[in-house]
Amino acid sequence: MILSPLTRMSVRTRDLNRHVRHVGALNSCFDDSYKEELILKSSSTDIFQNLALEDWIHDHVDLQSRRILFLWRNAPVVVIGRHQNPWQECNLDLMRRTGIPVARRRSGGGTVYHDLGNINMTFFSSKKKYDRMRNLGVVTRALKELRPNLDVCVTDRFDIILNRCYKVSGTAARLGRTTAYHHCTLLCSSDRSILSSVLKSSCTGIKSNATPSVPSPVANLSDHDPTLNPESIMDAIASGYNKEFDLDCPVLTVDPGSEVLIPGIHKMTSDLKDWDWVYGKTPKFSVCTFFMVENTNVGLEMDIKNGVVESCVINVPHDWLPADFVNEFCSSLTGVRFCPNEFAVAVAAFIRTTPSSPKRTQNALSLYESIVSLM
Ligand SMILES: Nc1ncnc2c1ncn2[C@@H]1O[C@H](COP(=O)(O)OC(=O)CCCC[C@@H]2CCSS2)[C@@H](O)[C@H]1O
Repeated sequence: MILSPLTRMSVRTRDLNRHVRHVGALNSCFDDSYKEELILKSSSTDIFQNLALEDWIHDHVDLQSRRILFLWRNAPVVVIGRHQNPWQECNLDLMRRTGIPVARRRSGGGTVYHDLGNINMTFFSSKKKYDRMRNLGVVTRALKELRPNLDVCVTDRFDIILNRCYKVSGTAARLGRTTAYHHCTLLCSSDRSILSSVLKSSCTGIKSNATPSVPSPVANLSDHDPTLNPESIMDAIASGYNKEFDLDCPVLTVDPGSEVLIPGIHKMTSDLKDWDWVYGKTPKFSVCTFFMVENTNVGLEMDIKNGVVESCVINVPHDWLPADFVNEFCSSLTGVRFCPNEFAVAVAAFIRTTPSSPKRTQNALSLYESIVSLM
């Protein structure tokens, strides 16, 4: 198509105006007066900041007559659902050793692993317009546009599967009174061996009513085509979103660490990092297990409420540790958070204050080490 100089100029002016409008939008996109649809991409790979921005948009932005798509990725992290038990869902011991944190999101559902090879998408809308199938259709069509031979489809539990059996996307949602968000993952090039090793619990004998995850065989989209990468997939999803909802939004980069742009975000971020949220929100559970300590059979029964030991019973042969000593040991653990650091402090205090022989002290320490390996 050949454009006249006048038309070329007006196209340029239009683009410039659009650009200015969108730079303005970035500064004011969360103002009450700004009512347009948005596609946002996070500049942060911090799970807590990104989850906080989701919550902030959900709580503060009027979504009655506008949609927002938020695209984000995270450094390695395990993300559990609102009503889950981290001790039951992941290998916390391995995660501590490798520096992989656990985060609890506000939506329900199961546990997933994120790293930079995994894309997350959050589709915000009014509750009336909330439509997971439509959103996932945007994702599968965008992928097929990129690679027409890709065999991806959506299951009745809103997973996206590759080649009819490998999960590449999991979905969860948060429904408010009038607004909602649907968010999902997309595995492009994640580390699958880390994914499977961190999603194996190191704690045996947990009894709880917490939501269990539904494990599936997983794949990366890059298994189909190694040239597929998260950046090009995010671009394709943004275009597909514009097409589906008849929009013309550019992708705006947003910094969820900016208190100026997003007042109150720092507090929301630190609330999500708080032990009382990540671990303390775990539905009440018990640990009922047997293990060997230095050729001695040990039985352990603990009730844990809000992440804190509510009761503790340990059964060991009396010639290995006398009953009153074990009872004292159990009392010292009651009221303590079910985590290695707090157990260490409690057991150190117990040993300091309880008269005992070196052998008993040694056995109490071995007991402590075995219990901590369950956490
Ligand atoms: N990143 C990722 N993507 C897809 N599937 C995964 C992933 N990590 C693990 N899994 C597999 O899903 C099951 C759990 O499936 P399940 O169906 O139990 O849970 C989910 O899918 C939850 C999805 C949450 C999406 C949110 C979006 C933004 S923050 S997290 C797990 O045991 C693995 O087999």
